[in-house]
Amino acid sequence: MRCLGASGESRAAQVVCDALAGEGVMVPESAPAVGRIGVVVVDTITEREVAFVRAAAADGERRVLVVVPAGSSVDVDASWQLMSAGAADVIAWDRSEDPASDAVERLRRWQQVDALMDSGVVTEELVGRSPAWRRVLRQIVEIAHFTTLSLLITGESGTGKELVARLVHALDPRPDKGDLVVLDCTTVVPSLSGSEFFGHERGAFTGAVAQRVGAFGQADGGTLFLDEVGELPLQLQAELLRVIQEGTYKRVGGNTWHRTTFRLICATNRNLLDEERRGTFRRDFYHRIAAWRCALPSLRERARDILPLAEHFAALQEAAGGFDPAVSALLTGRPYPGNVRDLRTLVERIAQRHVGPGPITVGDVPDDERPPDDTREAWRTGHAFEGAVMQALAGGASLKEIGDVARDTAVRMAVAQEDGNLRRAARILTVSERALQLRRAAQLQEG
Ligand SMILES: Nc1ncnc2c1ncn2[C@@H]1O[C@H](COP(=O)(O)OP(=O)(O)OP(=O)(O)O)[C@@H](O)[C@H]1O
Repeated sequence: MRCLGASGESRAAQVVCDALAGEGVMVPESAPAVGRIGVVVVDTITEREVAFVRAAAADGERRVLVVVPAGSSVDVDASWQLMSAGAADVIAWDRSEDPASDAVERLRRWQQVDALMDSGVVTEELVGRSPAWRRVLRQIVEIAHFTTLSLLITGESGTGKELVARLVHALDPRPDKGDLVVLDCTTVVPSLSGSEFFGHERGAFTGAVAQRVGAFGQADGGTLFLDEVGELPLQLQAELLRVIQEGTYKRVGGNTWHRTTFRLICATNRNLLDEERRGTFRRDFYHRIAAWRCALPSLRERARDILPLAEHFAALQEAAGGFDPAVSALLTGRPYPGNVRDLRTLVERIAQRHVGPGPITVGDVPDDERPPDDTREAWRTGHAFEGAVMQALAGGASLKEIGDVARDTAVRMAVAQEDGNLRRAARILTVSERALQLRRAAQLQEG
C-alpha cells in the first residue's frame, strides 16, 4: 500500500508507523505525493498539518487518512478542520482496541472503491476528472456498492442525476437483482397515481380490464428511481410512506398485502428542506428517501470537465479527432444553464456537421453558436476583471503584483483546463513549453 508520509516525530508516532508497517502499510518519513491513498501521522494539529493535508488532497484523487498517535490530544474542532482541508478520516490511535486494523480496513475499503471507480461500469458512462466531480462520484460508488441505503440525488437540471441513478443500480452487488424501474413524478396523473405506484386488480375501476403490477411490484428485488420527487403531491407522499417504510402495499381494488424489497433512489432539482419548511414536502417522507444525500455539481463548478465531456460526446457522434483551439475556447468560455445536457446538445450539433478524421474546426460551429464579435474582447473591460483590479488597488497592491497574479492565474487555469498537460497549456497561452515549465517551477518555489 502506498502512503504519503508522516509529519509526526514522537515516540508515539513511531509506534503507529511500526504497527502499520506490521500490517503492510508503509509510512515513509518524507512526504512524497504519490498514490491515491495516503496515511499521515501527526503529533499535533497545527496550521502546518492542515496545510499538508490540504495540499495532499487538493486534486480530489487522493484520500488521506490522518492518524493521531496515543497521548496526543485531537480536539473536536481540529478533526473537522482536517476534514474541511480534504482528509477522508481522522483516527485517534488510543480510542480503539485495534487501531492498526481500523486503519487498514479503511484503506482496504478505499482501494476497493478506487478499483470500482476505474472499472468500465463507471468510466464508460460517466466522464469527469475534476476534484468536485470525483469527490461526489466516489461517495456515490461507495454507497451504491457497500450499502442498501436510500439515496437522494440533488443537482440542477442536466447535471447527470438520472445517469447516476443508473450507475447506482449497476453497481448494486445483490445477486440476481431485479430491474431498475424509473418513474418520472412529473408525469404521474393524480387520478391514476395509485395504479402507477401500487398496481390494480382487474375491475378496480372503469377501464381496469386487466390486473396491473405497479412500480412497487416491478421494482421488487431491484431499484425504484423516482425522478423529480419534489413534484409529488403531499397526499401521495403520505400514501407512499407506508410501503417505503414497511415494504408492504395493496393494489388498488385489492385486499391482499404484497411484500416488496427495493432500493429507493430519488432525484430532484428542488431544495426539499426548503419545501419541507414551507409545508409542501413531508418531513417523515424526506427522511425516508434521503438516508444518504449527494449533490451533483453544476458544470460551472467543474469547468475543467467541459472538454473531456465534449470529446466524449463528439466521439459518440463518430467525431473523435478533438477540437481546434478556437472551438475549445468557445466550448469552455460559454455558459451552460442546462449543464451537461446543454453541452451535449451543442457538441452533437457541431459534430454532426463535421467531416474528416481531423479536429472539429470553427466552420463546424452553427452560426447561432458563434461568439459575437465584441465578447471575444469582453474580458478586457468586463466588470469581473475591473472589480478584481479595483480590490487589489484598494489593498495597496503594486502594478507588478497585479501583473504577477494575473499571469500566474492564467497559467494555473490553463494547466488545470488541460489536465496538467503543459504542451497543450502552452499552446493555449501562446508561450513556449519551456517558458511555461520555468514559470511553474518558480510558482512552486514561491508557493
Ligand atoms: N458525467 C457525465 N458523463 C457523461 N455524460 C453525462 C454526464 N453527466 C450528464 N451526462 C449526460 O447529460 C445528459 C443529462 O443527464 P441526466 O438526464 O442524467 O441529467 P438530470 O440531472 O437527470 O437532468 P434533469 O434534472 O433535467 O432530469 C444526458 O445525456 C447524460 O448522458
